[in-house]
Amino acid sequence: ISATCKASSWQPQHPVCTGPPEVYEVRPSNGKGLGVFAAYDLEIGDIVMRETPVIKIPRPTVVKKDPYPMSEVYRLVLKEFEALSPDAQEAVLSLTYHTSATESETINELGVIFRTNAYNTGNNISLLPKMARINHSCRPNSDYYWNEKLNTQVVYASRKIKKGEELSVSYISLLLTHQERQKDLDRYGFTCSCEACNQEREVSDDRRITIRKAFTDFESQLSLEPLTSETAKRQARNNAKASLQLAELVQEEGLAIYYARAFRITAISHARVEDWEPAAIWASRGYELRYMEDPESTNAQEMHHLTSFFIASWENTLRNRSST
Ligand SMILES: C[S@@+](CC[C@H](N)C(=O)[O-])C[C@H]1O[C@@H](n2cnc3c(N)ncnc32)[C@H](O)[C@@H]1O
Repeated sequence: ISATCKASSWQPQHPVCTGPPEVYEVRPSNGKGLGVFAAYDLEIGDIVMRETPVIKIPRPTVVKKDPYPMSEVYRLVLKEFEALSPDAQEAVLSLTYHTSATESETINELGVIFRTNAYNTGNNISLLPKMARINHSCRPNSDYYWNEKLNTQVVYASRKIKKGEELSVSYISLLLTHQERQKDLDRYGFTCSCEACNQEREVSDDRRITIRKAFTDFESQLSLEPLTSETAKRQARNNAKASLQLAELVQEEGLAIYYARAFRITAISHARVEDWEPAAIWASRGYELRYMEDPESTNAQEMHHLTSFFIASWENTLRNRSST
């Protein structure tokens, strides 16, 4: 306890330990309402916040013609809201919301608060009032995952973040052009002016389209079954080269949340041509990221398995080489 309290607000007159300080602070962000800012320099993988939902409802089943049955969502949200303490209700009602021009003035405030701020969490949709203050960027420096066992959303730094820098996540899929992203963001009621939307828009669009296509194209080319024909081997060698370009491209575009996915492709593409050294190095880089994201995820476990396998194959090759 004393170690924790030394680092926090230990007050000898009032011996109440408030726990370690938060690594972020909430304050106004230019043109975006409130935002969340780093209170310290953060390294990749550092946890920014862990939060348990105050309201959690089952994700609505997709019904033909009414893909998002909002009336049912509102009903469930209201039921949960009524069961909250007055403080928790106040925290929910203080959140920002956006209504579209076509929505009537009688719009249910709680419903639109939920729509503007909620996140998918496994099979549910949840309201997390602390996380709800994080603004969007199309080149975010943070990401998050849902821990079902702990009923907790975990937000972590996906890039290095300097003290004072605003923390950002993405509200939408990022492998879209500027125009496509803006269409998806319209329901939040803002025009995105993040660095990806403001600078080198065409270059960024081209990169994102190429990355999206590469992710799809590689999907069917990641089997580790032995290659039998010369054509298949030639194709695999070309793929290994192309996978290096993919890894470079996601990094050039600064899409940290896709690095691990690209590194996995690069690793497997090299393993397919038995080029074990790069296969092991890329797999290990992917594993490191997946582990930082969520050490217990199936992605992390798969990357652990691949990394061990590729390192063992690399060692084997070196052993065979030295014995001949
Ligand atoms: C989930 S809330 C984020 C926190 C919010 N800024 C607040 O004050 O509570 C989403 C809303 O924040 C604003 N917002 C988020 N990202 C933004 C951005 N990149 N540019 C401008 N406004 C943004 C929009 O009003 C959006 O509807």
